[in-house]
Amino acid sequence: MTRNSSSSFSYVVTSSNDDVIMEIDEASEPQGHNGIVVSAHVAWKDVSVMVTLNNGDTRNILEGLTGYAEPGTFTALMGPSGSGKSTLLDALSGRLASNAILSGNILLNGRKAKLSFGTVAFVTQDDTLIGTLTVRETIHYSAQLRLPDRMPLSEKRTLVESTIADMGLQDCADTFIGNWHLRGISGGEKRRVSIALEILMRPRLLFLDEPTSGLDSASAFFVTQTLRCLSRDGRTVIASIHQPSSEVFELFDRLYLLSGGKTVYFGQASEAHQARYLPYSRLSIILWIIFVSRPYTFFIMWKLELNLVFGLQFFAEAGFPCPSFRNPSDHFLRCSNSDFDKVKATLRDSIKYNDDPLNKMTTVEAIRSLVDFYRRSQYCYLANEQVEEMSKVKGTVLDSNGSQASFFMQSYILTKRSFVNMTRDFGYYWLRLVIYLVVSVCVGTIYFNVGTTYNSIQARGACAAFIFGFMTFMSIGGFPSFVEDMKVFQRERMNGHYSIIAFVISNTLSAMPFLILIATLSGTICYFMVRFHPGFSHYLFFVLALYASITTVESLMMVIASVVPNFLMGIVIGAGILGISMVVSGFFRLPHDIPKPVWRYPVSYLTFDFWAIQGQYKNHLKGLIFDNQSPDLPKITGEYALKETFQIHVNRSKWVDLSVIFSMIIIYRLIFFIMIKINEDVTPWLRGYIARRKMQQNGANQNKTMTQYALA
Ligand SMILES: Nc1ncnc2c1ncn2[C@@H]1O[C@H](COP(=O)(O)OP(=O)(O)OP(=O)(O)O)[C@@H](O)[C@H]1O
Repeated sequence: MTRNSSSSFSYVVTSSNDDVIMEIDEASEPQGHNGIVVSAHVAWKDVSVMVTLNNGDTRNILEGLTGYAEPGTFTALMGPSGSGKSTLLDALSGRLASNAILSGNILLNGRKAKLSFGTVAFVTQDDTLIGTLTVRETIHYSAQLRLPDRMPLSEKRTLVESTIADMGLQDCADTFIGNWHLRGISGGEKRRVSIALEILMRPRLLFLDEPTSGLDSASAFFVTQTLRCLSRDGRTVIASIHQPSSEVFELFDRLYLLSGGKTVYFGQASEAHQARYLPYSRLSIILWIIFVSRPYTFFIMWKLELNLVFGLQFFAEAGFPCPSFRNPSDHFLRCSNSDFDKVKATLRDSIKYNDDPLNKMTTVEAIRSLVDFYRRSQYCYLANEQVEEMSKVKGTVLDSNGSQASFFMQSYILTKRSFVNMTRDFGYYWLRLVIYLVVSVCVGTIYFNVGTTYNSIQARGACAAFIFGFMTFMSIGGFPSFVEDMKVFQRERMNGHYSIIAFVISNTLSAMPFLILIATLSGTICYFMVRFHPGFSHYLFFVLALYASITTVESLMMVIASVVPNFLMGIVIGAGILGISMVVSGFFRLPHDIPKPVWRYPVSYLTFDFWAIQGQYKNHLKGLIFDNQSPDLPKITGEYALKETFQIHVNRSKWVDLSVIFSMIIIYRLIFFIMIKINEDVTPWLRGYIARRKMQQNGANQNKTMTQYALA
């Protein structure tokens, strides 16, 4: 790319042999953060995707696709369900599943692209947003998470407001996104918020997976129109769209039509059908005039694929003209969706055999004919030519679309956002606090003023076991909210919004005030109603141990959420682990009676309940004197009861027991971090390796069978 010396406002893009490929007006070319003019020219050549299925078989999802997308254009990927639209988007944006193997070339500004976290903006099909934040807050937090720290707050605010205006969200800017107990914005507005979050950093390349799914036709039109406007700003926008209305279809610049992973059509969207409105004779006269008077203009038109030159439109040319009064997108999908054969079979009596050729052949035949026709057509030839040209132009390497904020800023903003969410979401902690208080009052009244009678020794043990076993168990109730948090985390992480450590720290810090509140209030009620042991240090120990135990359960549930992000399975697994932890805690079976292999060593020592109960018994009994079974018998010391009744290790300080629980919190948080890292880095690599091995094995087996067959 060279700067044109005659004009400071234009670039001349040249190929390696110095042919002029295109001129770019600088005013329309976007500026990157570093001031360098950047734009995204994406080209893909012979892209195929093969997946390994669970049974070891392989399947081709995409076969030899070639196409391109340029700045300032809006490319729509269309095709029937299962045709490979999402897979193509994933392949282009570097998000393919780990069992998928990509072959072919993907070029970004003429260079082989290795797109990973945060390089491109990707709007997924689901709107994973935090329901308790308003639209403005959602965008504002995202801006603070990603924009550089040195950027003044006023500028960040201006950017947020302009993004809100770009997406037409002004009217609902202060409305909550909405969740199960908060009435929120509409589905169309949610889609626009999701898009707003990705265009906030002004990405040059924007991928959207079905941005209009689930929207009514008016909302779909407005969302698509917004995308078209965004592209007009010099961005490259590629979106998969399911079944657009004719109004929405008119907004596409280029159409990539897929069926069964193969290209049915790629070219100007209008060309797929529009020329039918233009009489051939009149068009050819116009073109002859252009050709004779301005051969250069004619050549440019041809280069720019204005195929009106030939007055032919693809589907008509291929023998499947779009009938009058049929929505073009309906027609394309009708031609490329083999499921219509089943529809036809069902409706065979009512189908009128009119001129529509689709009624005279199966859709499978139509698809085959269209795919073959496209391969031999000038559209395919021009697409290949253009991709070839684009691969020769080595443009600017695209800036990462990820966060430019410092680690401390990310941690601070995430903590603040998470705290606001926890405060506003009644189901996150408030509901649990109410239940904890109610249960604490119940425990307090049942064990009220437990005293120092002989029977109180057992009662104290049972009460502590209940509080630290069953009450802490209630913390698994926070799992659903945490699963929702994880969904937001995964979306933001895939787009490179912040680091994993920032997320883990923020989650720990934001939850802390609520857990302290729950532990202090319910601990105080229980402690003073039951009257466990006089003395502030005993009370403090009890509350600290309760806090540590609840936090451990939370941390354990976080680990489970990182492995099993399914709400129901997570709760069941969490309940199972806590159940086992309770039964080996030393209350239901005394420590020395627990079977030594496995259950005592190591399982009981790995559970927090064991350490919590050891500490609590010491806290509630040590230093007290208890009545014996009859007044004649000598009094029982707390130490004696601990050793003989509960088989407790009295020489170890209760503070050591407490510190083991605190260290478990740290260990679980570390495991949580490692699990996310493994999910991100190791699992895809491992699954990819297994997929490749299976593929190689399949190939070897096939070769062996073929050789045996040949020898026979
Ligand atoms: N990782 C994968 N493993 C196995 N099969 C896959 C994988 N990814 C996609 N597929 C299969 O490939 C086909 C194409 O899927 P894809 O999601 O790309 O289609 P689509 O055109 O986006 O469909 P829809 O419009 O319904 O979202 C489907 O049959 C899907 O089941």
